[in-house]
Amino acid sequence: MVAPAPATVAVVGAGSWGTALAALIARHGCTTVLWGRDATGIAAINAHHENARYLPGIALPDMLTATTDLAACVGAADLVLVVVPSHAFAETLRAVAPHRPARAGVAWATKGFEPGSGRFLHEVAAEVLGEDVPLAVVTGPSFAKEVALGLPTALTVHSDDAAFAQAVADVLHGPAFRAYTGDDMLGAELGGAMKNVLAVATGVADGMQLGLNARAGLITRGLNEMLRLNQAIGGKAETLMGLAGLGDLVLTCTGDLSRNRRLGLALGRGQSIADAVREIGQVVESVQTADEVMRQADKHGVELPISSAVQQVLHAELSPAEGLKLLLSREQKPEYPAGLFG
Ligand SMILES: NC(=O)C1=CN([C@@H]2O[C@H](COP(=O)(O)OP(=O)(O)OC[C@H]3O[C@@H](n4cnc5c(N)ncnc54)[C@H](O)[C@@H]3O)[C@@H](O)[C@H]2O)C=CC1
Ligand SMILES: O=C(CO)COP(=O)(O)O
Repeated sequence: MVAPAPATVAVVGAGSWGTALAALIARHGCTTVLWGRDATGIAAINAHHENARYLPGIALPDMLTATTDLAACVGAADLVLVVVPSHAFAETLRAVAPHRPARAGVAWATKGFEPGSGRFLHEVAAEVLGEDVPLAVVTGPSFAKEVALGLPTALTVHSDDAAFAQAVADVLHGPAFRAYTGDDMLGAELGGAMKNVLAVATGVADGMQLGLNARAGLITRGLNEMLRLNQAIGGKAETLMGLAGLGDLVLTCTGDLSRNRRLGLALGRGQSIADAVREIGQVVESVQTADEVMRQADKHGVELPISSAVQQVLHAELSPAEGLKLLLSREQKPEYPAGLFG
């Protein structure tokens, strides 16, 4: 039997996560082209098979090529995977749209909402690309560095189109990488966005040396916040109990590779937000996502005390110590509101 020809995949966004995913897909035998806007960085990837700015010291597969030519990259693709920060998501999709072949569905591994409007990214994608284009969200506990190093990882691909979710999962799945599928883009996107905000909270607590009990309490009550908002927006609870929610929450709240956790650690130690973000030097989605999570919460009338405290700390309206005091002084209540698991 003749094996099916590997798909040609365009990975749009050459930061740490785009580069790691492109390397993974290329190692699986797909023709993979990585697009980035920085000509010097792209030329260096082609010359040295390394992304020295974002994944220093990690060898990229020889088969992986990089380009600054978006039209050529997207125009040859069977599948487009967008991996830019949320603030660049809409403009990037608008640039991709005219070059996308009719056969190519669009997936993204961006985590967050459209800044300013709070729209879910699948809503943005449907508006920019049209309702008929297959769309999918790639999310779950996955630090770029570990994926680039080939360490075992599991994530999940959610789409309204089961065949497209499977096609995306197929290019990601491999010997050290498990790609699951699901049909809940709302829940999957909410989990990936909220965990970044909650990672700031546990980072702050750890930065203030509040102990392991505090960290576990924040993770668990943070999961509760995710579940409550998810229920209000119509996502599935099981999505949040899986890789897109609990899995990514645990990783990001406990792993020092997380930039959102590192922001919290720095704030908890008394550093300013501007200094911390500058030192991290990569995208820290929570800075914008906290506002958008609270916009969703207000819209749906859901109280999210931890996310709200993070938002206020990120706007320097509360110090970390004041944020903690606020959380600890809240009234007693049942752990689960009636009907949460319906
Ligand atoms: N790094 C990680 O471990 C993971 C990251 N993600 C998500 O992936 C998304 C991208 O993050 P990273 O690659 O980690 O960020 P990064 O900070 O490593 O790289 C960002 C990349 O986006 C590019 N970029 C920024 N603004 C742009 C614009 N307007 N147009 C085109 N390109 C632009 C930058 O040049 C850079 O190449 C984020 O939403 C992040 O939450 C998700 C899972 C894991
Ligand atoms: O999303 C991630 C891991 O799943 C990466 O987290 P950070 O953006 O906090 O580094």
